[in-house]
Amino acid sequence: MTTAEPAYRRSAADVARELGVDERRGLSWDEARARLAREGPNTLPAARGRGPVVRFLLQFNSPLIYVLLVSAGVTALLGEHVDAVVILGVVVVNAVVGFVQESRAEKALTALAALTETTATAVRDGARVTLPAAGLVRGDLVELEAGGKVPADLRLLRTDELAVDESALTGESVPAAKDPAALPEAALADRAGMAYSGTLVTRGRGAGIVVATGARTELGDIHRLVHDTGAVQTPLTRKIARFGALVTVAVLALAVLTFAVGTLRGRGAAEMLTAAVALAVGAIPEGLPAVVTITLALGVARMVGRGAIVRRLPAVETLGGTTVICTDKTGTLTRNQMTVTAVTAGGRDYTLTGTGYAPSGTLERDGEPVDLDGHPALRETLLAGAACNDAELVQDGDSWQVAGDPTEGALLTSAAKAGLGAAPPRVAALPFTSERRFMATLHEDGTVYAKGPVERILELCDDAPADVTARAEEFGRQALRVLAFAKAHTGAGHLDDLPPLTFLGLQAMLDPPRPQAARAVRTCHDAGIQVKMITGDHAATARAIGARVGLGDGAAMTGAELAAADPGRVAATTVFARVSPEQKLRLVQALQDAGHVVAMTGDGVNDAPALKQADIGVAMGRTGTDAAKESADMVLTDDDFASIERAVEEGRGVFDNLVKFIVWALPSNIGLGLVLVAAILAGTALPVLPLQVLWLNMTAVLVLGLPFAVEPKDEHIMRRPPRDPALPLLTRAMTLRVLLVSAILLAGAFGLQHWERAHGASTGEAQTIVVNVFALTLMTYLFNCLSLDRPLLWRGVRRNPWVAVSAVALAGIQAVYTYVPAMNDLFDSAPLDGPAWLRVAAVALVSYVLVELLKRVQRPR
Ligand SMILES: Nc1ncnc2c1ncn2[C@@H]1O[C@H](COP(=O)(O)OP(=O)(O)OP(=O)(O)O)[C@@H](O)[C@H]1O
Repeated sequence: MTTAEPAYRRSAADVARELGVDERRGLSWDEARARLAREGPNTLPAARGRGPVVRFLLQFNSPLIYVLLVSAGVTALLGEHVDAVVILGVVVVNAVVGFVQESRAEKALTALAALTETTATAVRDGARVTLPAAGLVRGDLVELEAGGKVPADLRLLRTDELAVDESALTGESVPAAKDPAALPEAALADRAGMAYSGTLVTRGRGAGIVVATGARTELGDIHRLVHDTGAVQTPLTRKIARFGALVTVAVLALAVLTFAVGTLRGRGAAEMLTAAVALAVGAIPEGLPAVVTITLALGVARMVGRGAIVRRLPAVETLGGTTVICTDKTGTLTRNQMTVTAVTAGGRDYTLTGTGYAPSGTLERDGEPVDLDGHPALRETLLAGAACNDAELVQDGDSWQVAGDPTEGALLTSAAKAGLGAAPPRVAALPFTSERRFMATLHEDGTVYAKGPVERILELCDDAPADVTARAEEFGRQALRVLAFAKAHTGAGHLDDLPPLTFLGLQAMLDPPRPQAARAVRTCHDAGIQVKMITGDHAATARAIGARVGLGDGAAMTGAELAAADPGRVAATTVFARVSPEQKLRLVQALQDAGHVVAMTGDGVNDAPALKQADIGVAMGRTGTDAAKESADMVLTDDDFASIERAVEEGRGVFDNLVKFIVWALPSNIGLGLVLVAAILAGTALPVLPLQVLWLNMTAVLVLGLPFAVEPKDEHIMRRPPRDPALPLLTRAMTLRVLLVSAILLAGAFGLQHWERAHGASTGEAQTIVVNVFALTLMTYLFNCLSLDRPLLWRGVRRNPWVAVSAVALAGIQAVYTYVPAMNDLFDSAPLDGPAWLRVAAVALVSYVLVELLKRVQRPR
């Protein structure tokens, strides 16, 4: 803007004039396009990403690399120049691999951010359009609605009970009421006439002119101040990084100790330095942090393909531990495709044929078509449904869709099936909200139509037929959603005081369960996860739908009862009806108090607190408001309950695979450390040299570790109870297994090298045997690790053939290592004879059998 005066100090009319925009028609498309080209898109500059060079250099910023660099230096000092060069080569390869993998993970996450981008409603050339918020330009006329995100900085023109949550900007958690005094002509003293980009509309409506976009918004200012802290960190990765750092320090201390003890015992300083380097290189689990981050990020990428966008990486970990899923009914368990099938009016029952929103079908009574002329109460009931309505039916070829609320769409269809024309033009309306719980409209002829849940409409009526409630209950038991209708006359010209209403009738509509819902509920039950349905609908309807999707037919608890109920009863109930968003929050807390890990779905503005409170807040991608999505950990792209179940499954899979990898990888580190320490304490020659350890890390660990990246989920992953989040990453059972294999490696490698030496083997041969004991044992142990709790040899290989490929590849690589003369020169390896191989293979097989036996003992009965 050319003037220094902030927009709110000038009248909205002035702002509009200056930005060349018509307050009613908005900008023209041509002008908007020209401005977009000139000013750029309404987006914040991408999180100031580090350049590739910096990111590559950062790969060297890890304890392992320090150790390797020091090792290279030491080796060079000892005159082993070839070794030093090889170590440096390894460092570079390691950095390249890390760089590539990190880039992949980050790319997957950036793609996610794009998926959750917001849209805005603008007026251009006099027509309302929905467009990506990025396409807004200064001067655009933008409309705001409860639940939406303010897409740019706006000078407000009109407001209607508008309140905005500005906590994203100001930290102030109480929503700010917006009131430009309804005077677009007036300049304002404060910011009440502005709505700022990135804040959330919590109530009401409004319209305003865009005065700043992208980086020039207030949010853009803040954005510049906040440093981006390289996103991909979760409690789990932090825990692992801490664990890694601890191990590194411990290993380094051990290395120093080894060196000291060895030299004190009179062994050469050079040899002991070599031992210390081998120990440091071998015993530090260097790959771990990277594997964890990448596994999580790839898991997230996979979930997108299955209908769930995870907004926060830690959610992947929590998902696997979910013990209760609280889900909405409408749209999540059901299709949210409403069809009115029954109408009750004037004490008579009618049925409607036809499905979907197409206005083809007939109105019948006792199987006979009905003419509206003889049924005035029916006519009024259907007319009320069409008049008290904000939805629109749109025909797209043969198919009919609703623009707006499906419940209201169904009412338009039922009126159209009866051949009803339009209601008199509307002059005022009270929209349906979860607080008001009914909707009313006032029309030009003074008629007031109202609709809402039966008990709420009855509250507003003078009198009503005695059997209405019973009738509604009956519809409910048939899984139908029931709406009641009423009317009145007023001369007031507004709806500020609603006159007493006259009851008209009921319309009952069917919303069939989603095809996958029952299966997904069953899967959750098998997986030890409770499923609870939380709905605003009537208890009878809720129970009937609940029974259809497999939630049992126990009593439903209403939101009102919820407050007084003790936590035990709450935990035992599966269907909650007539629940308000505030009560949802209390439900989450009650379940958490009972020790549950709670996933909760929501779509409205008022659901945001419950979504935040839940361990996993799940927002609806299609019908959800921006407010709900912002508060959620996960967004469903298809609003389908089955996607939640699949996400939980995926979360469990990711976690499982991490545990598998860690359980598989740790013994080689511990084993190598133990073998070296044992050799020094026993005063024997070094069983492995640093370069040989590096070889193991670069080949065996890498080649055999790869299949974990494509390891499928266990088939029975959803047939076991949820993981207790309080448990450590490695349970006692897993730790025991890691220690067993470490001990086998120690005994096998150390024992065998002793035996070989005693039987005349050279140092080189003995060392080659040690390397091969590690390589082959890691190979058989890989087969053990295909399942954490059951024997899975052939089936495991069939599920993940890469395991076999890796095993064969490793055998080839070890043959090269052992027999190719150049390798013998480089690594001091030596060819082995048949019997030596048999001894090595024996260790690997014994290890396999012992681990399977341990698995069996550990398996819960
Ligand atoms: N547009 C509307 N106008 C008037 N009454 C409505 C409207 N939509 C729903 N109702 C009534 O309010 C009740 C609760 O509806 P609400 O929208 O709160 O449930 P819901 O949120 O769709 O259900 P769920 O929580 O399962 O998604 C319904 O049973 C119906 O009687």
